Amino acid sequence: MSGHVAVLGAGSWGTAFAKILADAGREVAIWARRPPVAEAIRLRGRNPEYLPDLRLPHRVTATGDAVEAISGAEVVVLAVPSQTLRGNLAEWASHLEPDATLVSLMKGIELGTTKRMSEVIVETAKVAADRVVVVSGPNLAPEIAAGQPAATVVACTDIGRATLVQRAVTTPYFRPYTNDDVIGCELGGAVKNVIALAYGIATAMGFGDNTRAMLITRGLAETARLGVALGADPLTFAGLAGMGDLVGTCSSPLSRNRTFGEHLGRGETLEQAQVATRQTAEGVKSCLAIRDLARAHRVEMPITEQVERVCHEGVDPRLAVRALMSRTTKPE
Ligand SMILES: NC(=O)C1=CN([C@@H]2O[C@H](COP(=O)(O)OP(=O)(O)OC[C@H]3O[C@@H](n4cnc5c(N)ncnc54)[C@H](OP(=O)(O)O)[C@@H]3O)[C@@H](O)[C@H]2O)C=CC1
Ligand SMILES: O=C(CO)COP(=O)(O)O
Repeated sequence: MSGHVAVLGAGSWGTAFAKILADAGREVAIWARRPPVAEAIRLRGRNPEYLPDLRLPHRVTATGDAVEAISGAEVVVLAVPSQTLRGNLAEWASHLEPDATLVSLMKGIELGTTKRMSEVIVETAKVAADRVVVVSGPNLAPEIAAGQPAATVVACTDIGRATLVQRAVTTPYFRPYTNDDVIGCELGGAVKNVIALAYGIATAMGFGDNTRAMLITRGLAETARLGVALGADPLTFAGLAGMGDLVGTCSSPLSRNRTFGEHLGRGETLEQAQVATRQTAEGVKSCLAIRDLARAHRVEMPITEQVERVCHEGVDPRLAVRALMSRTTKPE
């Protein structure tokens, strides 16, 4: 790989991912939508708002001009919120290099269309599906920024392209595995955010490890049910992008989704929880889209249904628990 890598989005994960790429030997240009953030990265090698303790490697630069970042980039990494991706990419698409590989870091499902992020990319950038690579796994950005050992999945229908990205992000602390199950990896990443909201709600309600293990296990069951209905390989859900990310996110106080759930579990409204938390908690919006996707495919997703009711219908979490626990009993 010769050209530089563009990372579009300078939040937690875009910034930490830029460090990985640079540590793997790539030249990286980050696009930050606010000029002061781009300036702090360019001049001081720091992103004070998102990862204040991280000193970025010298191979990372930043700009407030997305076209400048994209020009000449062989690999373009997309690290913006799932619900803004379509609009963002529509502005950038015509500036992409003809064979650029598009890497999606997002873990969400688009509201209204119920599309996965790779589908949004294919539609908006008008590229073939085999040019889109999904990176998903238990990758809490602050831990990665601190250089703690972690693994991930690099998924693409073109395994050659997945291998290219795998090489571009292999470092002594970051171990990527390739996979050709794009659907499974994306669903694992999107649904775990919703289950992490449920886990946070349960935690704040004072429930212990039995309840939390139930949520993780039955959460994984409903994720896999949806995945299989959409054509995913069930084994993907036993891997890093499935169980790995679900367990990592639910058990971590660093998770924005779990933290958001804790606010709801303490009885706060959606608006109060939004004020109290700043960064992107994808599950809050994606739970609506995932519920719609499940209904369209006649897949039962009881935990997702209840998270949606708590988030968007103002249902008391205690009633949501009662609804889940009074469902008809059935074989596992
Ligand atoms: N953080 C993590 O540990 C991980 C996150 N992810 C996923 O990565 C994706 C990005 O998340 P993450 O970096 O954590 O999010 P953050 O909330 O940390 O950062 C969001 C970034 O998107 C920018 N942004 C916000 N609104 C818009 C908009 N309308 N148009 C363009 N850019 C916008 C923000 O800019 P500004 O600062 O100006 O608001 C910021 O740079 C999510 O889908 C998330 O699920 C995946 C794995 C790990
Ligand atoms: O996706 C993540 C870890 O893999 C980050 O989770 P949160 O978005 O909940 O912080």
